[in-house]
Amino acid sequence: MPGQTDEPHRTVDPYADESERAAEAVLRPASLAEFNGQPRVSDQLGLVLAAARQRDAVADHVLLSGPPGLGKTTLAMIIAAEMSAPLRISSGPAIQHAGDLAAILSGLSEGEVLFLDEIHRMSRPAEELLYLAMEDFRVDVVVGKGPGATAIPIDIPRFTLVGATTRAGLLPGPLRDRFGFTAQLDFYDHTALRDILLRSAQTLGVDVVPDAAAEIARRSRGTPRITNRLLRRVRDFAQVRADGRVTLRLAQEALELFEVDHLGLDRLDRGVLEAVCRRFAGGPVGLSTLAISVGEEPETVEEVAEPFLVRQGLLMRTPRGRVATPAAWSHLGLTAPRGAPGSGDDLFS
Ligand SMILES: Nc1ncnc2c1ncn2[C@@H]1O[C@H](COP(=O)(O)OP(=O)(O)OP(=O)(O)O)[C@@H](O)[C@H]1O
Ligand SMILES: [Mg+2]
Repeated sequence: MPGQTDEPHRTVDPYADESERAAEAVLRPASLAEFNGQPRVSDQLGLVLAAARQRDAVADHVLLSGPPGLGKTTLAMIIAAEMSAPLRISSGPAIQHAGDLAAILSGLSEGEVLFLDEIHRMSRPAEELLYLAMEDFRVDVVVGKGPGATAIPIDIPRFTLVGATTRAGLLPGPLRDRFGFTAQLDFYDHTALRDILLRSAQTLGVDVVPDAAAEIARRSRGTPRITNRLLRRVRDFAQVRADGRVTLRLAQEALELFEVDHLGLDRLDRGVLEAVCRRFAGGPVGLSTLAISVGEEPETVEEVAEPFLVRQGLLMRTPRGRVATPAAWSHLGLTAPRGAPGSGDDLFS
């Protein structure tokens, strides 16, 4: 998966490595009231949890889905905090055997929140055990092997499962259906990211003027993780090259140094766009040709650079190849040649 390989870490990588996760922990909002953005999810989740609290019941199982860095782990922790419940954390890949999961489930206390990260990566037998546990608060422990094996049902405490996934589409229907509430996280707007940044700056004791906060937010690709990372880089710059105060000018200089442009594109993204426009006259150009011309693997271009370029409306994937949009030409400060895709006298006009 991009970002989880040995490749150099990009400043705009949506994934975090271990050391960054430690830095992130400090910046996690602890309650729904402090959780910025995602108003729909916040409202709905707040209601579900408040209702459970009023009934003195254990909250329904919650599925959190969405791209990396948008707040799934943060929300899982908030759910436990809002329910004043203990939190147990595990993940799909950590659960190899159904027995591993049975041990976790039977060790839970009443009302505990079990957070299963990357739930789409759980093994099939564990998944089946989970169905029963979610629905009937029961696990079947199989004793013996072969034809003589018997399943002994064991009651487990009522608990709230919070599952997180970046790939909701990979979850089997029966598992998805057993969640009482699904929160689909979307990319954040600039205003929410600015507020997140200002809150993080306060936590870290960094003085950021509002204009600078807005500028960093705009370059964060809709992702709070990237906002917080850019803030750390800008803070470094302010500390070493100035008096620590983050002004608009300083934020711009810092982000220029780290090669994050005003739309949040980095060198790789720009390299891809420039190749399509300059070398292939706006396209269409095939993925492998494009990859060779920017000196990257096709997978890197396809999985790391393209999703954001497509989402920004800068690049199109067509059956005949990659095509630059009018926005791409203008973002690069170039004029599309006559007849090129995006020049105004073709399919875009
Ligand atoms: N709504 C928010 N308000 C404030 N900070 C946020 C918000 N959402 C995320 N963050 C911050 O962004 C960082 C990443 O969030 P988090 O770890 O929850 O993402 P994730 O969705 O679990 O990512 P992954 O899929 O990689 O596990 C954390 O530092 C977190 O505090
Ligand atoms: Mg997470």
